[in-house]
Amino acid sequence: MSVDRNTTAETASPPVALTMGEPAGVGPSLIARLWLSRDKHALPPFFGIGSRTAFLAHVADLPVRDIAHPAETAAAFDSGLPLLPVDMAGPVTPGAISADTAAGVIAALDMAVSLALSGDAGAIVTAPIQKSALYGAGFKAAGHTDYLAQRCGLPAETAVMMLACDGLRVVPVTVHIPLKEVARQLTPDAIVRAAHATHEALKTRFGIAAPRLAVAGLNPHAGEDGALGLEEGTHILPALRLLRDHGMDISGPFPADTMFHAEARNSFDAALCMYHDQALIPLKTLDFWGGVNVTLGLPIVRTSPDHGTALDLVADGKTHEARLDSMLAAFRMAVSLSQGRISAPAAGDMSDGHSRTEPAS
Ligand SMILES: NC(=O)C1=CN([C@@H]2O[C@H](COP(=O)(O)OP(=O)(O)OC[C@H]3O[C@@H](n4cnc5c(N)ncnc54)[C@H](O)[C@@H]3O)[C@@H](O)[C@H]2O)C=CC1
Ligand SMILES: NCC(=O)COP(=O)(O)O
Repeated sequence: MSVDRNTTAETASPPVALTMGEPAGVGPSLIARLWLSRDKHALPPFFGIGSRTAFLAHVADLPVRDIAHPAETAAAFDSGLPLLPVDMAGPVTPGAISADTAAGVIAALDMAVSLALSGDAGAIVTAPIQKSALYGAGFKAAGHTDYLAQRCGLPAETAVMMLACDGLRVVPVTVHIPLKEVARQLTPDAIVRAAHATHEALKTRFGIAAPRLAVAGLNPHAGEDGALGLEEGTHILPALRLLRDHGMDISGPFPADTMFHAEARNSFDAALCMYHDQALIPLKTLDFWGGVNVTLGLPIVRTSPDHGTALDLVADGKTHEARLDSMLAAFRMAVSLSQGRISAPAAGDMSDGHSRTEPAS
C-alpha cells in the first residue's frame, strides 16, 4: 500500500525526532524497521538523530538521508531514513557496549531536546540507552527522565515517569535508586509532585476530565496498621490529605499486591507507586510489547518503548526477532501528544488496534 503522506494532517506538524539510544543495542534497528514499515503502518514523516554508523551496523542496506534541519524530513522520508548526524568517537559492535560511543548518545539527546524546545521537532521518541555505559562516561542523570528535565532548564524532579499500556497507567514516585534507599527518599513532597503531574497529564494529554488516582502503600499490606512499616502513616497519608484538600480524587494507600487485578484496574486512571518495580512489574507483565514510557511535567513531549537495550538479543544475532510493538506504540503516542490529540486508550480499551500477542513488524 502506498501512503500519500502529503494529505495527512500530520504533515503540517513538525516531525517527531527519534534518538538512536545505545548504538550496540536494539534501538537503531527498531528505528530502521519503523522507517521500513512506514507505509504498512501509515506513519507520518520522522527523522533519526544519531550516527549513521550505528544504523548501518545493524541494517547494512538501510538507505539513510542526511539532513541539516528537521524541515527537510518530509522531502527525504520516502527515499530513506532522514538523519540528523551525530559524530561518534568509535565503531559500533552490535551487542557490545563501548565507552567510545557514550558522548554521541548524549549529544543525540541534547540535539533532540533543543529541537523540541524550539518547536522544530514535534516530540522526541528515545530509543533505549544502556545506563551503565553512560554512567561510566560521566553521565550524571539516572536516566532520560531526569536528564531531559535538566536539559529543559528545570530541576530534575520536575519530570515524572509514567508507563502506559492498554488498561493501565503507572507512575513510580521514586525511580532509579537502590531499594534500600526508597524509604529514605520517599517524601510527602515527592508524592504530591508526582500526583499533580499525573493529574494534570491525565486531564490535558489523556483527555480524562476527572482523573481518579490510586496510591500504593510502600510496605506489605500497606503497613498493616503500622505493624509492618510506618511510611503509610508518616509519608503517604499526609500527602493524600493535602491532595484531597486540593480537590483531587485520590485513594489509598492500598496494598500493592491487590491493586492490579482487572477489577481493581478499572477503579483508577493511574496508579502512583512508591518504587520502580512496584510500578513496572504489573505494567510489563500485562503488556511488555505494547507499553510506553512517557515523561510528564516537561514543556516537551517525550515517549520511549518500555523495554531496554536488549543487548542479549543483539549479541546472539537475533536482532531481527526483536518486537517493534513498543517502539511503534511509543511513536504513535508521541505523534498524538505532539498534535494535542488525546493519547492512549481508556482503561480496559483495546481499540488502538495493536494486540498483545501478535507482533508488529
Ligand atoms: N528507556 C530506556 O532508555 C530504558 C533503558 N533500559 C536499559 O536497558 C538496559 C537493559 O535492561 P534490561 O533490564 O535487561 O531490560 P531489556 O528490556 O533490555 O531486556 C529484558 C529482556 O527482554 C528482551 N527484550 C527487550 N526488548 C525486546 C524487544 N523489543 N523484543 C524482544 N525482546 C526484547 C531482552 O532480550 C531481554 O531478554 C539497562 O541498561 C537498562 O537501564 C531499560 C529500560 C528502558
Ligand atoms: N525502567 C525505566 C527506564 O529505565 C527508563 O528510564 P528513563 O530513561 O526513561 O528515565
